[in-house]
Amino acid sequence: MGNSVLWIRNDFRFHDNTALISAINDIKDNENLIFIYHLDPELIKIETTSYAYFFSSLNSYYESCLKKGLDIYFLYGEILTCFDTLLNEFSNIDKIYYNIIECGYGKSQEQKLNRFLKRKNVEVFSFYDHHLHSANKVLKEDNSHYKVFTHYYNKWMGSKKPEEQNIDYAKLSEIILSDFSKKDPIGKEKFIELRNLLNNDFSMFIGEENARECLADFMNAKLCSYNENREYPFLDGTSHLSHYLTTGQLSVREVFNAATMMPSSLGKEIFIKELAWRDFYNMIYYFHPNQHNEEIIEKYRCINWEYDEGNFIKWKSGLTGFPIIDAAMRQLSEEGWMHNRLRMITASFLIKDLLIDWRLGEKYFSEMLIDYDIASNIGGWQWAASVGTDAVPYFRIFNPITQSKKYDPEGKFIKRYVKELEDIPTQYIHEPFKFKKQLEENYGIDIKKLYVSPIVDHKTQRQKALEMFNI
Ligand SMILES: Cc1cc2nc3c(=O)[nH]c(=O)nc-3n(C[C@H](O)[C@H](O)[C@H](O)COP(=O)(O)OP(=O)(O)OC[C@H]3O[C@@H](n4cnc5c(N)ncnc54)[C@H](O)[C@@H]3O)c2cc1C
Repeated sequence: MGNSVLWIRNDFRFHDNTALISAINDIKDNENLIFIYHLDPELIKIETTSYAYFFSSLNSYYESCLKKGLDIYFLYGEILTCFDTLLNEFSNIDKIYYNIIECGYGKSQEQKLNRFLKRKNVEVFSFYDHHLHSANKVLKEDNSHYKVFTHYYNKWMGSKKPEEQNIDYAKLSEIILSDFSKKDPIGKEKFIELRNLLNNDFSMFIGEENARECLADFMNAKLCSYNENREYPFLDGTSHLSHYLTTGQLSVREVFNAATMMPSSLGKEIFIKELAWRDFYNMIYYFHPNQHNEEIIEKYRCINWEYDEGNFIKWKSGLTGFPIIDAAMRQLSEEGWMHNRLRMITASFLIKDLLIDWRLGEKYFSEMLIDYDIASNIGGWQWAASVGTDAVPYFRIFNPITQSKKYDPEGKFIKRYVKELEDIPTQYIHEPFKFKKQLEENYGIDIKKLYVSPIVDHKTQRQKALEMFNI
């Protein structure tokens, strides 16, 4: 009689979890399934918002397991040492199930582990689960990968999507092995230690139930107007599903199916296209594994970036003197989330106004975003820097004032996060320093006492950026 292991990764859910459901279906009478989670010291950064959210999602999953009478066996340390210990602790393990991470560190750990398990005669069952289409699935006729999103999207739309699968809870509770009382407690101790260090409260945005509620709310109340509202940060027009998707608290197939079942609308069409962007960036990262430190477009690999530490700190703290940038950066530090339009504007500002290397911005977002996903984040940053794939139009420099007027015309979003500008009349909200005389004479407001002056002049910096990129 053998035991099987389910290696939990970024897939903190029961419903439509491909590896879990396959393990349950395969298991024979008298066999057990052991849930394990590997706490990797390389990845633990509890002080960052992104990891704190990820860890809280793990903790929430652990608690929902306990409610179902299931326990998780935690491993802590270098991956092969951990799995070696696991195989010694439970001598009859002969199968392991997990969902694949296609890129980056997750992929390299997986490859290392697979070689080790082969030597130990443990059979590996791994599954594509995290995306609607895995990186190798949507390719050109000659099997090369797409570089332009529109062409990728057309093929993606025409490709059959995988089915959503239900879990057999009755069978799960029969086969799960939960008595770890006599086993090495080091992993569990580490898990509890980390849990005690958590000081963020994400309880409203965590767990399969909240995720499903958020999905239903979006489908019923926002999908049909998504095309109109999604660009405006002052409206609550987008799904807020990204953090559930990156941590696997919600299956992307469930999201896709929920959307396809809704009546036809432009909102539905555009929303589904956004899910294709998620797959697209995963595919791009897969084919460009050095993308985290190397520009896809070769001629931009030697740019002479400027670095002004003071300006970088002001950008991070929301103290640039550009109200829309400051509001967005404060939203990020307060909530760990930022609207997509604002991610584009703040990224462009860091790169093309402050002339700071996009990698520094990418790193900052990676620490701050609760929905941090390496492929989408690098994809977004390289797009904003015009150094990645699909840079259309070819070289874009956002004007923060024009963007502010267009996407937050009445300054509602700005006033929500930049409290010191609450009383500034709408017509001056986008660039209050330009109107300091009018503010003083007509309203008795001394803007210099209220708010910081702009740290750069956009027109001058725009010219410098063009020169820096040799355009
Ligand atoms: C500089 C920059 C950095 C970004 N970093 C991340 C990141 O780390 N993690 C992340 O999930 N998204 C990232 N994005 C993409 C996008 O901003 C977020 O997915 C979106 O804002 C999440 O909010 P939502 O769930 O309400 O999105 P919605 O508008 O409701 O979109 C639905 C889903 O589609 C996917 N999606 C939407 N837009 C994109 C996109 N441009 N690229 C990839 N997937 C997309 C997300 O999974 C999202 O949940 C980044 C974009 C930029 C410009």
